[in-house]
Amino acid sequence: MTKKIAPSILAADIMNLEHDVKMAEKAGADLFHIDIMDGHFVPNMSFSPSVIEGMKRVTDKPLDVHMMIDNPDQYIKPVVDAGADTVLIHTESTNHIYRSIELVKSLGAKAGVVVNPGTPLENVKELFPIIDQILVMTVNPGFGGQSFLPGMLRKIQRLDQLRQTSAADDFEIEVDGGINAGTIKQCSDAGADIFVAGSYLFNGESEAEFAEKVDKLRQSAAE
Ligand SMILES: O=C(CO)[C@@H](O)[C@H](O)COP(=O)(O)O
Repeated sequence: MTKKIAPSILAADIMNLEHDVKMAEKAGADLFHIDIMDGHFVPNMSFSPSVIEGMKRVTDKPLDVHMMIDNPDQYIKPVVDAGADTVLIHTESTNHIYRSIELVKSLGAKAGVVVNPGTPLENVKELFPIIDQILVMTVNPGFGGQSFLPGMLRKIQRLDQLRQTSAADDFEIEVDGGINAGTIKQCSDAGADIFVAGSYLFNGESEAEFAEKVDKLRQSAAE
């Protein structure tokens, strides 16, 4: 599968979001990752659907929306209406993940399931036939700038093996948290396809340096 770079706007300069989005687009970002946090499911708060709506006005790149909230079903329609192309739901946030994924699909968006570091892959195997992406968290969710959890590499590998041996193998493996030029290669070698990067990319450097970092990520993922 094609390797894709997804800048996480959690680390962008919120007062200059349009500038940062254009910079990332120019640098070759394949899609944008938008974190929705409610202060309950994770101990932090972030964006709401209005940010998705704003992003949609300034970029044509796909918007990958990561729901870190309790009662996700309540907000699936608002985020799809706001312009989410993919909606990613944590399996730990609902008793009825299958239903949540079906709801996303019924609204015409792509659907993904997210697994926290402590959640076994067993919990998502039954979803393979109906999902477009599985996001393996490589940090505990809620904050940018955390260190990559190396123990997750084995999980990515196992997921890739399960995908290869499954009849329903038509989904991408995404990783999120602590991704940089070193960890991206490890994740790519383990079988990941989509790489979310926040603090590694958005740290106030020039546009040229930002573009160099995107190139570096892409090269490391391909090596
Ligand atoms: O979902 C999250 C954090 O929970 C992420 O999307 C972060 O935005 C990733 O940030 P870095 O680890 O790359 O700084």
